[in-house]
Amino acid sequence: MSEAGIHLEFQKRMIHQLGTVDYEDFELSLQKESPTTVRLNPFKIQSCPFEGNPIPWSEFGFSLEKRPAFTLDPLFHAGAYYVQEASSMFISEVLRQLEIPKGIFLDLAAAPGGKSTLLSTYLAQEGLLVANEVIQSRNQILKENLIKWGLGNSIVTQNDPAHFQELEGFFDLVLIDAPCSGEGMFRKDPEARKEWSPDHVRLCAGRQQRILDQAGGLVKGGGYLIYSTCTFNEQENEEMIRFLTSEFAYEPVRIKLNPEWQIEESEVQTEEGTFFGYRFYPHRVEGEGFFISVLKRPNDAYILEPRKKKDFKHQFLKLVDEKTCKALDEELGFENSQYYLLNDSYFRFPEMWKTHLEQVIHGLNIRYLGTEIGKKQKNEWIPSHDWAVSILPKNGFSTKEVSLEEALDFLRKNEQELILEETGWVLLTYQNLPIGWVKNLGNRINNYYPKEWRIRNL
Ligand SMILES: C[S@@+](CC[C@H](N)C(=O)[O-])C[C@H]1O[C@@H](n2cnc3c(N)ncnc32)[C@H](O)[C@@H]1O
Repeated sequence: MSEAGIHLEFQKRMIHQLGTVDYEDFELSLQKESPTTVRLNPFKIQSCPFEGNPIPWSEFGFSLEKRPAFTLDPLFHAGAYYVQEASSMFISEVLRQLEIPKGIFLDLAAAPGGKSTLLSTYLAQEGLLVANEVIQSRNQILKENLIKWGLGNSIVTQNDPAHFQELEGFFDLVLIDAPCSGEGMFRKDPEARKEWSPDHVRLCAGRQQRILDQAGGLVKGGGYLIYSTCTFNEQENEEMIRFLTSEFAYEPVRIKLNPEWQIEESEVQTEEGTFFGYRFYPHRVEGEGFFISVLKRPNDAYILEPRKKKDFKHQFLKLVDEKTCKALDEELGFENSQYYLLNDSYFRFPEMWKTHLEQVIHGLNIRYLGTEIGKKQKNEWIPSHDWAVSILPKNGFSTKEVSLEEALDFLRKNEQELILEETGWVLLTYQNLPIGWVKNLGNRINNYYPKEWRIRNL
């Protein structure tokens, strides 16, 4: 280990990759503080609430002058922005440059959801995202982040990549942001420095190869695969592109770079031709270490069209009939919805993706879909928190704009001292963005912020 806690073998490999002079800058950059960057949710806010500068490759990304206490900002809890390191936001540039058609996207290793919220924004009301995370605790966080983002265009699944085999040729885009040795996170995460060893790199490469083997065929003819890691070594990057192209038919995709961005292009020689990878080094860009490569499935590759099923069958989910869906849309002020019932609670899902959902649902473990609206008892809705923070209308409910202190009391689930004019359900807003429900019973106010999400000890 070096004095900075860096494995000497890693140092040797990086000097080989960067050259001695550049390596010194690289190691120095690890002693500096990580930049704080956020990506806005354009469906919730239009301008950055903090002092900062735009990220050149991301329309909604900003680098902040100082790090705010995000936990104490109600806009953070309202899903107005996502704290994401800047290199990862390059996916926005890839989508923009290639004009990737909006359709059904899969984010195979999605938690905590940085790239899923980015894809969900891009797809907006024209696409569907399947966000998958195999580890249960991380799946919860992914779900929470997508609910707060609030666009209602996602399905959250919890599956091993092997479980997707029946969906070969189904997706317009598959993002594989693979678990890796995390060399690019050495600055942010000192644990990654300690864990690094040549064996760990080998182990990660083996796992990546298995994932690619299982997921390489999921992209439909004409669709795209994006492979990314937060590590620098060739074994987990270029070697994986070589493996992928030896197993599946893919064509190279080259992304135009502005030289000022200081992103490094690498050519990946494979038996199928030259492919491209892009490296982000922390001493050159205002972000963490990152690698990304984009590949295109030939137009004549297999396409799996979803088949309309006669009957909808699922262990827990119940399909709501067409007439009731129409009536609910009318009542709620929504449009083109398909509703599903789970434990008597209604979930709103975009009707145009119904057949795709039915295709996806088989064999996969669905953890969430669309937007949970809530339960209807007699004629009264018990609205869910998910609906509150979603971008769907909340017609007919009264709203109350609250101060910072009042918003924080609400988010901490403290006793609420609000003065409310109306009884019943009231939607609290902070800077005009919904943060959740209270119910005014006249003699007291009940706080419906989800217990598990409340701000603790701050
Ligand atoms: C780099 S992280 C994903 C970060 C995420 N895409 C984001 O932008 O917020 C990789 C994810 O892969 C998951 N993972 C671990 N082993 C896996 C496996 N064998 N197959 C698929 N995913 C796995 C991890 O739990 C982790 O959440």
